[in-house]
Amino acid sequence: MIINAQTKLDINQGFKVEAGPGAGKTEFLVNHIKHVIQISEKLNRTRKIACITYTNTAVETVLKRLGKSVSNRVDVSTIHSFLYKNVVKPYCYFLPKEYEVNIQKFKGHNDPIVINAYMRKWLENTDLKGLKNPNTKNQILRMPDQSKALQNWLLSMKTFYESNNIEFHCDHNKAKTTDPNSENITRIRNSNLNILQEELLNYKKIYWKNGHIDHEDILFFSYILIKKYPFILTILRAKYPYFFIDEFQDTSQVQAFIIDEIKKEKCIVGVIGDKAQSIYGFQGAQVSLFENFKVDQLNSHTILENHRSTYQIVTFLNNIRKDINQKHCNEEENIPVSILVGERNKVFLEATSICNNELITSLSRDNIISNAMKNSIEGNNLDKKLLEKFKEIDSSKQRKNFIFPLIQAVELAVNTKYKEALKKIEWLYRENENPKKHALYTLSNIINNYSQFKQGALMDFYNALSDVLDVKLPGFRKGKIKDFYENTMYHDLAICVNIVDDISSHITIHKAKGDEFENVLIIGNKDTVNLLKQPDLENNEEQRIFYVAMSRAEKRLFIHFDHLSDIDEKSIKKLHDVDIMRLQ
Ligand SMILES: Nc1ncnc2c1ncn2[C@@H]1O[C@H](COP(=O)(O)OP(=O)(O)OP(=O)(O)O)[C@@H](O)[C@H]1O
Repeated sequence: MIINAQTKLDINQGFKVEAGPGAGKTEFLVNHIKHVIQISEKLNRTRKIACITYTNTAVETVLKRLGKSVSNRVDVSTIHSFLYKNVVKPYCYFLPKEYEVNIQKFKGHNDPIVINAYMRKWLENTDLKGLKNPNTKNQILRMPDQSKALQNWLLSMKTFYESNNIEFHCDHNKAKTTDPNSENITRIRNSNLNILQEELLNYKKIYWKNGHIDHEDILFFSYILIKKYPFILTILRAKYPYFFIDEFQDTSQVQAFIIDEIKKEKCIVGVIGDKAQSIYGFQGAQVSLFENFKVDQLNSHTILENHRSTYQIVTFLNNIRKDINQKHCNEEENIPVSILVGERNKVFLEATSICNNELITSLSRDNIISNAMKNSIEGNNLDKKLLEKFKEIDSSKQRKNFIFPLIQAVELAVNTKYKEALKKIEWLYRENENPKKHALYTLSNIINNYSQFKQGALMDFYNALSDVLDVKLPGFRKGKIKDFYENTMYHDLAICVNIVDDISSHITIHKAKGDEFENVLIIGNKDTVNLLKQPDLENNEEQRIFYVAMSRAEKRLFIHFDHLSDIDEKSIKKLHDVDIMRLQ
């Protein structure tokens, strides 16, 4: 059935809602929860709705949208926090003795870590005669590169569930390290890793004995406890008559097993997801689990709307995707999607200029690129020099001390960071009687005049300030300071301020999941080119990652390539109506 975020579903039925990006899945979830709270007779002070989201940020978003008045009727949490609170913590006394868990030291769960001393202890105390050159036990213990490669492998550890059996597995591709000086790569052989894999439970026990529990351990222990003590499920169902799970496409096998068990009796389970946005394969997520989640035909729904992006972005996304054809709902001005080819810094500055100095969020495939992006933009000499020149040229300390924070405040405010913006101005008025009131008055007046100075010179900004500030800033005589104010564009200085203040954000695509940004610059690679030429979202996770990235854009979408061959350009143009610009 085709629905939208406002559709009121039968609260006594489980459901599966599938929808593309920006469809309002979170909106639907929040509305459905409110609807259940309003009319359900199954809820009371102790019986609540369980709402499972994928990240802590998503937890906050849902809680915020639900509002304070109803949030005490719902437990919104990640699957790990939910299982910790409801399964592992209350029943840890039932964990089999063989796991050697030190329950007295049990204090929550953390990100996985590798403690070198524990790793060495494990190697030393385990019979690993089968390990062969070049990775014998002694070699790993003695050679720092081998130890590092093993640490990287251990850090990739995940629970692995198959045919009613749960184990820990590590990713063999991660068992390597690169020497930063020589670029030499040290790896541990797969045959040796297979031997080490057999001993992982003993490795884990060292951590458990010392009270170190990570997120994967929570899944492992939950599985063990639920399997051995099914009464835990009965208690869970009694406590949570409704169970709603967002982003179900990124569910792992163990999570799906637990949800399936809960669903078997008297519990209403609803799942929401988008298989084209499944991007956590490396963490064990399997898109097939969403596809195989069975509900009656009548309870299977699709949302076809896209409330986030402009017509042109939605059309662009529709050309990539075969299973759902989204309808755009955002009536904002339409701006073509642009492909910018050239050196990254230049592309970023060009995109910033096209956006009239609005915030651009760059999205990169991995941390190395997003950090490089950050460093190269922040380290861009031209920009920094302009800022330094401003500080050096303006000999009036008072004027300088006002102009710079006020540009910061304006840029923060236009990027909707009002609280931070007000803080900057409050500092300027710290000696006054009511700094907050002064700051609010000043900021709202400057923003009212934004259109007058945003395309003008720094002098226009100065003039706009003179009308609204509670203090009188020094004026100008003829000379280099006045020339600088007249010949420097507000917009150029504001870019530097943004960059120095890190308002501009450069993040990885995985970090951006579930979020949205007005202007997006994708740092593309060959997978991005392939996605644009021959989309295959169903079978290619790398392509899905870039699809997620592109679908974060509300107003403007830019895609950057270092190079783009003429043949690729032709193929892309065949499928998409995009502007392609090559920067010299
Ligand atoms: N019915 C609606 N009317 C107007 N705006 C809406 C509606 N539903 C959602 N929105 C807005 O559209 C944007 C996208 O909504 P939401 O984040 O819920 O989508 P989503 O399906 O969870 O997206 P994604 O899967 O891409 O993260 C948000 O800014 C939200 O406020």
